[in-house]
Amino acid sequence: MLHRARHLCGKWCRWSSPFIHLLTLTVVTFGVLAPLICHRFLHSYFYLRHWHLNPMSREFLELNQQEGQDALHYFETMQMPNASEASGSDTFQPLLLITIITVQRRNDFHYVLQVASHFHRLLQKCGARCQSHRMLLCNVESDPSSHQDVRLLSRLFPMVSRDRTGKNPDPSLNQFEKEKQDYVFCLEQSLLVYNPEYVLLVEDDAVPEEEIFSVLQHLFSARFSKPYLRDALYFKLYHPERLQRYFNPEPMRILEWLGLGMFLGPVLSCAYCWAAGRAGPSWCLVAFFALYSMALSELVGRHYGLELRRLHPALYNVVPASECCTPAMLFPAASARRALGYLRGLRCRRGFAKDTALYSLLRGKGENAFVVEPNLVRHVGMYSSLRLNSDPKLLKKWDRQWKKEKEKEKEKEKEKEKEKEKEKEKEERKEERKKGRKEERKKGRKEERERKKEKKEKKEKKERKKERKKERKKERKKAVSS
Ligand SMILES: CC(=O)N[C@H]1[C@@H](OP(=O)(O)OP(=O)(O)OC[C@H]2O[C@@H](n3ccc(=O)[nH]c3=O)[C@H](O)[C@@H]2O)O[C@H](CO)[C@H](O)[C@@H]1O
Repeated sequence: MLHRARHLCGKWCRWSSPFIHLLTLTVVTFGVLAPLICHRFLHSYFYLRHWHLNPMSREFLELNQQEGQDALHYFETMQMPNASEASGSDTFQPLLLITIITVQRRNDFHYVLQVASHFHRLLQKCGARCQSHRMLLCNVESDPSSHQDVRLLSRLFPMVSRDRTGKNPDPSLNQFEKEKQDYVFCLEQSLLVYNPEYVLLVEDDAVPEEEIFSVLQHLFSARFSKPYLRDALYFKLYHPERLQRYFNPEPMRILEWLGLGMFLGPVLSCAYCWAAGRAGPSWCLVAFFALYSMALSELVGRHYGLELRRLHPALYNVVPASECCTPAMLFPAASARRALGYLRGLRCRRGFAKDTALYSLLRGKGENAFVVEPNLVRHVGMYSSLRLNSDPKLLKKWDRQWKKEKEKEKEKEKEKEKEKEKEKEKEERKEERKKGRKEERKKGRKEERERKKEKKEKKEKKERKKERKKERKKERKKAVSS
């Protein structure tokens, strides 16, 4: 036995043994190379949060502030035609209407100017291919004239604002219902004013990527006509990087992960056999390299692998949408009308903002929606207009934390519903008791009335008896006297 163990150990621990090779490869990859290369990758498990998060967040804010200033300069130095000239004589139906929904935010970042300047520049670069695209500003600030950036942009772009159409929101609305109503307003106005084939509704902190129009063109001409995409309710052009991991399980992602392992497993094991001068790979070797590549892609970050798809529009993924966030949403006109109807019937609140509301329609109404990967816009708005955050960071929450919070919110909602049901039951019981008491009182009154009636009847009977007696007496007296 001892001899056999020593023999096995000798065989496995030789420098030339595959076991030692694979062990060394695993230790060097996951213990040395990947941590060294990826410690500054924001969306990697190897990211050193405690070292880098604060300085990187500060750097991002400074850079973004500068980009805001550049955007201001871009529009200030531009020869501005007036908005109607810029939009041309718009009697024709645009293929794509880009609507930017905006409120007044921190002045120093000029978020909406950043978004508008990028779209404007990219449209010009795209030239004749984007002739049938239009831009619209949707100002949902409660006091539209106080939105300074929009005042500057309105000289170049057509604009609608909530207040001017006489549909100013009710000030007692909760913030998330107001946000939804603003969204509904902008989508509705986009359809009314331009009647486009597609509406791209972007938030005022979603800066487009350079290739957005070439990818959209490819999607319009080659992909959206596919039967399974034709009736989609919406296409998301952005999903937060922190939620793009394989461990945020989505059926398509799991398939993609397995596919990656099944492709890289055989390829890497063949490469290993070739390098080590060995005969063809065994199943064990293929399985090892499949797991190795799957683990590496998850730990380095799926987000970085997705970036490779930017090489060509045809490589972009269009997969079923997942829940969070609406910085850039593409609606085909017919779907936009359906979404408007659905959204009007929902009421938003904390924990059920418009993104969750839209996602809830998929199951509730049997609709489909998709997300395009990688992202076609960048989210730059570190200061939210909806949630207070005085010290924003590039990574707000870990995945698990985000999920936990969502679960907590859902549990709270359930508890609230249970409490509501209990209260309803209590109320019902109270009502029943009240009704019972009322009926008892009614019955009591009836009995009282009957008792009184009986008493009265008895009294009357007695009196009648007395009278009869008196009469008989009188008659007897009469008889005696006669
Ligand atoms: C990057 C990201 O995850 N962003 C999401 C997050 O937004 P944020 O919390 O990042 O809020 P934000 O300031 O980016 O606002 C989102 C959008 O709502 C608009 N706005 C704001 C105030 C208002 O009264 N009316 C109004 O329409 C605003 O112009 C912007 O276009 O949560 C929202 C839902 O609550 C959406 O899902 C956003 O996509």
